[in-house]
Amino acid sequence: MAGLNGDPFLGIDDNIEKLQYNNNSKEAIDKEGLVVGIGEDSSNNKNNNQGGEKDMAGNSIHRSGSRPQLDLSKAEIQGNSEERDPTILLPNQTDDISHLALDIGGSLIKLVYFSRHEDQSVDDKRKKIVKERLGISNGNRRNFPVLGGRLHFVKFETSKLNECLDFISSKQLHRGGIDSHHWNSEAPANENAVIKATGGGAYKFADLFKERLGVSIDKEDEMDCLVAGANFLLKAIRHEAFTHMEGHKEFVQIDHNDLFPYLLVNIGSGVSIIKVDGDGKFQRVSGTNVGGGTYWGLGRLLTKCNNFDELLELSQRGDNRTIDMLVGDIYGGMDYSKIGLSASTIASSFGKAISDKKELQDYRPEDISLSLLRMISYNIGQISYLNALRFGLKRIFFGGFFIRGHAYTMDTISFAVHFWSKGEAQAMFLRHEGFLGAVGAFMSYQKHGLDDLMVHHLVERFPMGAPYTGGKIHGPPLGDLNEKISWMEKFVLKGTEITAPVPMAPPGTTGLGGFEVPSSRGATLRSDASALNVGVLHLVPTLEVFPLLADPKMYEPNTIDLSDHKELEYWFTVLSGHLPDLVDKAVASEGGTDDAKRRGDAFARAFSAHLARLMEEPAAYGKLGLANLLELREECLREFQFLDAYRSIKQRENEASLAVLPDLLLELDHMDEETRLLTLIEGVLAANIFDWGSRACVDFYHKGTIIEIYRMSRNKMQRPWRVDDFDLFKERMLGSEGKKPRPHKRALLFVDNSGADIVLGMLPLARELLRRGTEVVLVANSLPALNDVTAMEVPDIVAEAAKHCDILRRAAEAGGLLVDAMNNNSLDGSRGNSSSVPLMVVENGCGSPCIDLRQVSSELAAAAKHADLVILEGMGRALHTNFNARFKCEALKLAMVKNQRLAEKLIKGKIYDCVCRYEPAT
Ligand SMILES: CC(C)(COP(=O)(O)O)[C@@H](O)C(=O)NCCC(=O)O
Ligand SMILES: [Mn+2]
Repeated sequence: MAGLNGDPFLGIDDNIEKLQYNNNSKEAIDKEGLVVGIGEDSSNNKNNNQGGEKDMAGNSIHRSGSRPQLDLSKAEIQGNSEERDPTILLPNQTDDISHLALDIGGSLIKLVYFSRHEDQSVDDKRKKIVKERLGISNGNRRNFPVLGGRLHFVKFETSKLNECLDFISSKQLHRGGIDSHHWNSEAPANENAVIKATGGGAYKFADLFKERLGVSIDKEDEMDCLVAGANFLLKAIRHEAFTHMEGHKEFVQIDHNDLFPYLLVNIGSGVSIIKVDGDGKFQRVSGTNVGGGTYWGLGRLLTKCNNFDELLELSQRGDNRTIDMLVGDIYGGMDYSKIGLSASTIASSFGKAISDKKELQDYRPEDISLSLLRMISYNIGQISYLNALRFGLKRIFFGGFFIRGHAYTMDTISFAVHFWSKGEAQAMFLRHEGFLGAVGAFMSYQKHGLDDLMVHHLVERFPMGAPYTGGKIHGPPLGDLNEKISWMEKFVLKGTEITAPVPMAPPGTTGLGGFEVPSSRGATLRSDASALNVGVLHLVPTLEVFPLLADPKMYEPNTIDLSDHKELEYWFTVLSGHLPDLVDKAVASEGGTDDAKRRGDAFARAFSAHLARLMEEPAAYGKLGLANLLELREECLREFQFLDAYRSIKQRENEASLAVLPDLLLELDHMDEETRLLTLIEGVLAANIFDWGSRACVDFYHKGTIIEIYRMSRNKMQRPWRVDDFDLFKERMLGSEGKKPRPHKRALLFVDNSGADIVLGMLPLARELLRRGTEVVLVANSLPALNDVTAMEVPDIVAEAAKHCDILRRAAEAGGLLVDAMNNNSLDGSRGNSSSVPLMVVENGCGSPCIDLRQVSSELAAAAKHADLVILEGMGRALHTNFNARFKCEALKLAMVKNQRLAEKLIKGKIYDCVCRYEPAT
């Protein structure tokens, strides 16, 4: 069996027919998916997070509960099953226990509500042993009553209060706030139900709430809430604050220790100006009665517009010079240069209307709206600056729903602050601008632990429909898939006005003179446009910052920054190109049923809508990098309940690769140490070609078998690789001039793809480390992403591999991986040898092909504590993210570059070039 002619893999040709990748096998996969779909209990099929699935060996396996999904087990139809939309009872669904807080303003009602997940993580035997080994005790975790839940943000026009009440009632949001001081979600709604609310409407509509919903309103002070909300958002959300100058949006990293003092300007119907000195420490120093209500009220009278957004939309097409009196109008077209005023400066808002012999109907509503908007925005900017000056403050944060993410409004305010402060003060805006008060009211529920949450505990997601409310599109959909799909269908009917909703003022709208006319993008503006900038906040208190990052503050996961429009366009095209194929796979993975097709369609539309939206405004969801786009795609699949689109492909590739593993191990064992190390690294790089996320690779799979592709890939492994630090790594591992270096104590191996990648690449490398006395922790995804292997799948792969290898078996036993197999699979019939160093598996806390090391699982953070070597493998984890990351310990980054453009950009190379980057500890 040993390799001939130096080809260590010649012996594995026998398996070729088992491993065929061609159109027939694709069909087989599809068919297999269909059989799985019909054969499986629907609860298993749909609900991958619960226990009860069977692995390839028929063992019962448990899924990680890090981000639970819908639990359909024991679902039954309530009442008449013939009904068109019968109610389905989900007895095991513990999701969506809700708590609600409101800010009822003069124009808008803002809702913040919380839906809770029970902690469903399965404490199986393996996990327990790993925890023991890693020294994780549950006692270390802080007790968060708000555990694993989500914060949703919704708004209604105050004039549509009834819609808002319907919404609350339909989602039973009032049932959670039983007791204003405690979270008590178990108790049924009762007479004493209370919800927290702020704003004038909390007083005005209290009786209506009691009458319609049976709840009392617990009124919270408006200023307290605004400040508490702003402080929370500024501390807890990474990309909350941004500047907006001349059409350019830039996120500002706020240092938590350097947040105070600042000036908070909340522009609602009126304007409050607050000096904030700390948590709960503030003073309302000024305000103005000329605010959002003024714009809307005057605007409605003057233009006959029906709503605020329509008025704003009009301004997009306006030219205020027809109404405003400019310096040039007074000075015969000349500048008044002596005092620094250009001819185009507004001398008097609406001033031209005095002298013109025109009536209201002679002015275009567009021009009126723009003139009004500029008048009010400049005025607010100026008053804010004067107050900042009064207290020596440099930072002014503007909030309130007057702004609505409207580029031109922000530019105008920024211009005023910049102009009057001569660049000394900075206007900043908040992504959750309208929700400060509501968030603050929410924070006033005691003991929910929210104030203890840190940036790394929050993950923001942008599910379809999240912020939409009112009218026919009534949302946001919670966990109900059907509701989501029908929402999506309505969404599509609405067409492009929804898919690209936010107006973008092109650069130069205000300019230094501040008087250019905004260019019209009216067609893309819709009523609640700005709300799309806000997603759903997932609260995951178990996430931690990866402790081995050399400088977490400087760490930026993304290598590719998509604020470069060319780059964004390229990846937009690539990901759009992948869609049809991905939908096919996803639908097949769910049995190809009509339901799956409908979901597939909804997924494709939803993801395309996100892409279109981000093309329009790349910073809409916060700072955008390639990793965010790739994760968005996975999240979007999960939203439409495609929990593992590549399931059968992964299984097939695992089986095929496991079949040839014994031969590979045998051949490796016949090599000397140095050849073996090189062969192992080559093996990892070569096997990384099995990547279903790369167009080029997928095209390959139709042309050959796994082994042919693997062999081809191996043959390309001619050193030097494009990035080649192998000699350095070898020296660290084997020493030089006869000196044997000490082995690593513990290595974290971030594994990537299923099949050959893990089985023929990373596992043999892990085995080598184990053989040298290094503890090995395989770090795998918590949730599926493309064909990446998950932490839940790895133990079974290891168990299979261990059947043929003593080193792996003993280490896996020591690491608690062979819980089921422990008694049967021993090669020599003996029990596990506890003297072996352990092989362990931990989940990384994410479900993406990339990894953001600012937010990893607590398991991984614990495992990292004693690690002195990190190996990152694959394009997603080692190139798209973390290529530039620096670690406190040694790091090895291994990947094959399977994209031509990335190869050119990153390593000045070409597609299929390899990266082996070794970095000593910093
Ligand atoms: C999604 C991926 C990062 C996965 O690569 P991996 O981490 O598995 O090596 C990669 O396949 C990728 O960047 N694909 C998109 C580009 C393309 O089709 O070439
Ligand atoms: Mn991958």
